[in-house]
Amino acid sequence: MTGTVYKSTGSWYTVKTMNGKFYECRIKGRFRLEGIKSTNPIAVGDKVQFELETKNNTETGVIHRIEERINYIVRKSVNLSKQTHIIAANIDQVFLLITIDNPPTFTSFIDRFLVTAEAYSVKPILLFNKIDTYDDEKLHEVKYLESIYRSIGYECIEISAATGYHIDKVKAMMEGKVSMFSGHSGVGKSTLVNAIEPSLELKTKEISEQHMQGQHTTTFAEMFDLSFDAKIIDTPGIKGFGVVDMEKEEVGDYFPEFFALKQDCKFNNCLHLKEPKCAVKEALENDEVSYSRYRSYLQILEGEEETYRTDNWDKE
Ligand SMILES: Nc1nc2c(ncn2[C@@H]2O[C@H](COP(=O)(O)OP(=O)(O)OP(=O)(O)O)[C@@H](O)[C@H]2O)c(=O)[nH]1
Ligand SMILES: [Zn+2]
Repeated sequence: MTGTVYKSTGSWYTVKTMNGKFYECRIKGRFRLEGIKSTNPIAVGDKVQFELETKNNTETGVIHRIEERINYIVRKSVNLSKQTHIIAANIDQVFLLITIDNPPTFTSFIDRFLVTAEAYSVKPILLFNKIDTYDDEKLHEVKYLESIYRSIGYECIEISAATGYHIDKVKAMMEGKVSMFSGHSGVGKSTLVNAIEPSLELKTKEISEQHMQGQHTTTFAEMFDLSFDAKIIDTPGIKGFGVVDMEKEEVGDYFPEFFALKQDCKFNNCLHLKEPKCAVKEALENDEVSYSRYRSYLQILEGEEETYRTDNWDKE
């Protein structure tokens, strides 16, 4: 049998098959030792093969194979062992909720998020929420940010989770896909999910309460089917999108507009800092690259991410 992992709690995995049945599955002892170095060999979103087994009149599954992942996101455990924990796999897209105030979302945060999404190969979409609350000045700021991110190729949608404005657009983008929602605490993630699918509110509350009570020591995620052929992965306790370790040389590759220019830099290992004949710096001087994007790039390069790392930026 084949199915998708919807939930994992320690050693048991809830797997949903194509015909909509859920099975509680575990992994064969030996299987655990193989493959990826992480605290969990299988994560929510994984496609698995399993065999049924009947013990004491209950039917459970034994997983013997994981399909290759299109992508996966991880978090490093905070303890000294620094082991990797796979939060979720096979994610089609992640919506980043952005608010201009209450709370403010800074471009440095947006850009770090986008770099991480690029590094994970997960498509990011920017949602400017709480549009109903902005005056002309704030709306102008939204338009300005949209112009920056649209010019790079990122999709931007103005929404109001509270009034329902453009929720239809978000739903249309979710059809047939596995989505995640991300953003600072208070940007309106729960409100949005509730606007998309009211029946889901209770379920997500329940699991975040369980999480708060500390019944689960590791971060855990859960997948939900929506009523309109869409799936979401909820990750209570994780507000951001994890952290990827990367080499200095790699960072620029995850800024798509820099990556596109890189071939025109004199040096093929150009870090776009003080090198002569750097196409990125030239574009910056000609206003073809946004200054805020370049500033974020420098911050990431300089390792200022230390202050944002795991605890601050993906867990609040
Ligand atoms: N006016 C207005 N208020 C909103 C909107 N979206 C969310 N809010 C309000 O903003 C507050 C925070 O929203 P939540 O949905 O709890 O935010 P969250 O991102 O889930 O926050 P955490 O659970 O802390 O991560 C609530 O009081 C919501 O009612 C919006 O579009 N317009
Ligand atoms: Zn360069």
